Amino acid sequence: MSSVLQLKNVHKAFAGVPALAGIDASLANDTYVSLLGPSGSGKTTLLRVIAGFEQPDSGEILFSGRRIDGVPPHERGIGFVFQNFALFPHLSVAENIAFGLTNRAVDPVTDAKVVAGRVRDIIGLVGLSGLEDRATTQISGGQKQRVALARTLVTEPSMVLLDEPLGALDANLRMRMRGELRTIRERCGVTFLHVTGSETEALAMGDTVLVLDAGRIAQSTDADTLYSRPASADVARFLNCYNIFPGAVSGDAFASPVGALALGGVKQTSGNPAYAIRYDRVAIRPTDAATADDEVRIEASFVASEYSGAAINSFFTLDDGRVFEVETHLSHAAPATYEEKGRYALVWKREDALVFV
Ligand SMILES: Nc1ncnc2c1ncn2[C@@H]1O[C@H](COP(=O)(O)OP(=O)(O)OP(=O)(O)O)[C@@H](O)[C@H]1O
Repeated sequence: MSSVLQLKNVHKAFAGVPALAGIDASLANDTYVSLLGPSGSGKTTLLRVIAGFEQPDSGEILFSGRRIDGVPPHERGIGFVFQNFALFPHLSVAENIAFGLTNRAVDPVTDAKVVAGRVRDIIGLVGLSGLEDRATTQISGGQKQRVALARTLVTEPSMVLLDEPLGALDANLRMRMRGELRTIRERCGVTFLHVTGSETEALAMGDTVLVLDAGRIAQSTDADTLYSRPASADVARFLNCYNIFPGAVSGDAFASPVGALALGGVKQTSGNPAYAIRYDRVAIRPTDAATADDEVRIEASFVASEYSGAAINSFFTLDDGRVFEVETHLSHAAPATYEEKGRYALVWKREDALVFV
């Protein structure tokens, strides 16, 4: 697949402190890309550098094969959707959308009939038909989000940057808008680069997920691979679905603060040794239950459980005080009840662990 955007060794520092520390990335055409990273990892800075609101200190940015480092933002053909939507309160839905087209820096459209036709098409695309004449102060958060997107899409950008686009919406609406955004993107065939601090949002939405950590791309892959094979303990920690132990490989086991954990899973070189087991790969058993040869077993005390729809998350404390989390999908079994402070065996298959060396 050809790439729409390439970043080569892009650096950007503020007052000598690096925000982007050598970004290399290639974004495919016609795809949904999530950009995930902890607070302060450089997500907004990267978006602003791509849009042209900030100049990189060094490195190259190529858009459809053309260097755009010195090109002003409005001439880049890149749309930007802001978290707070930035709509004009004194204009109607249709007028807000038309504004983008009639005031476009390159090739503005002045023929009222053409503008009306394009606005009608884009209103249909984002699902706002019937609301054309409403003031933007009289529509819901989800509808505002759609107006903001429509105002960008009407200018026919070759790529759209979205900075935490669902951040201002409540939890229910955020879930619904995930599907809507993906559908709208598929209909218009333009690459979306969507910044989010939520691992569930990034995994649910991105055909590709870029993980940013301290100004560098820590991993760039599809959601399935990221979830099952994070490239480092830091990425695994950030995904919020792995129990992680520090330590080091010693013989045929990983020496951790809770004892020797037998090896057998995937070994990955990352420069920062750790042992990781996913929350949903762990079984909770009575302490006197048998353990098979291919299993790893530790003991812990039960603290509490938390229901989250289709799953239940149970929290344990290990003997060194560390918290260990187990996720049990309720389609697998009826929810069990555990005794507070009771001792349980936590068991997983050796091959399910990830060992970073
Ligand atoms: N204009 C600026 N002046 C000085 N420092 C800045 C500026 N913009 C960003 N930074 C710094 O650069 C780093 C990256 O910031 P950035 O806003 O890109 O992170 P982020 O991943 O988007 O964070 P968040 O998720 O909290 O919005 C941070 O340490 C931040 O303090």
